[in-house]
Amino acid sequence: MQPVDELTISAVSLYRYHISLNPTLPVAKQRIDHRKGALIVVTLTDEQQHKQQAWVEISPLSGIDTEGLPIEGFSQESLDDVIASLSHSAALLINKSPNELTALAATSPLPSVAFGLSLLHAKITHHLPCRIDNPHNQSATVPLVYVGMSEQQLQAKLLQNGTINSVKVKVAQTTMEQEIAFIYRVFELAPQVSLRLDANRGFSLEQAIDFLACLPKDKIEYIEEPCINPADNPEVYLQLGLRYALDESLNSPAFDVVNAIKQQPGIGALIIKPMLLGSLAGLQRMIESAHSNGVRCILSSSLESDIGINDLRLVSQALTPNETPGLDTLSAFRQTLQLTTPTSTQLNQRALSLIIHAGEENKATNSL
Ligand SMILES: O=C(O)CCC(=O)c1ccccc1C(=O)O
Repeated sequence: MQPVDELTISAVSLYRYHISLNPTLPVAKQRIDHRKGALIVVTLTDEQQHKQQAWVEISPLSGIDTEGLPIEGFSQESLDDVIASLSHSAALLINKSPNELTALAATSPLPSVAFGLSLLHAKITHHLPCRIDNPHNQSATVPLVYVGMSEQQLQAKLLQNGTINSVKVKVAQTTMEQEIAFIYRVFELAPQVSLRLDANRGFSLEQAIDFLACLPKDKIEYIEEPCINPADNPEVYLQLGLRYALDESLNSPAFDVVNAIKQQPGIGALIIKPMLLGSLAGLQRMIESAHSNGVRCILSSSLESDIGINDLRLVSQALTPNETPGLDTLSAFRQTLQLTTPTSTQLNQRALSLIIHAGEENKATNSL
């Protein structure tokens, strides 16, 4: 592929998708049974008039849960906000250099758009790896498990082929007895694993301490957002010596990595959901600050479709090459947006509806 300064954006298409989920997926304490999102596809033309396409998913995590209530605590923007913003940008991008994507990403007030456009630029300019070549941690998976799964589902998750070093367990959802028994069943099936517990701010301080005291300390990597009141989290660390991770806390516009780490003893990791946080450049700065203060960063899904999840694996390889990302949310999706054969990758037009097209008519092209 030619250097980026020889490429021009000659067409932009914007699509939306709506995919059913089965089983439902947890979004903190809520559940969703479908996922909606957008896909932006650009056609690039070089000086010899060769054409290629590149695409990214842009899917804010907002909308309606299974009870008909709005999803709280994740993206502030709606899918309609994203579509309005991208529809406006599409026309502006025609005949421009792909570098214009970075400029738009840097000025967008919508974190999902900022992330998506910066990612599209990184894919076009080959700033993302094309394949995973750090298999020890990047091709390993972290299965997501919780009370309520059948024994068969649990075994399918834990006994799959491939490397499982860690398991993410949703806790603070049912009774302590059930959850402790479930975790010991996980250890029976997969004795080698360590735990990434996720309480989604579900425990009082006393409950968090009672719960964690029932588990082997050396098998716990961290517990995400243990306490209803996040100001209690350091006490968990001070009393038990167990580190906690921040997830929901990163969504607050006032969140500052260095301040948080200085003021709250015991932060072991940040759970980074790029779709909620903004541009790759901003994520890279956040990760560098955390690492220089001894805090791990784990990339995690915001329940994207196959396109978003595949890209997050590459972003994880680029930004956190020594960590296994938390991406085990795709198996519930009843459709994929990409159709991949050994020789090509195409969009699944049956799962997509075109919203707008700007620029030249689409002709057959190769995808990046
Ligand atoms: O991090 C993972 O492994 C899976 C992602 C996940 O749990 C999640 C995904 C989207 C929104 C909320 C959550 C959550 O932490 O509950």
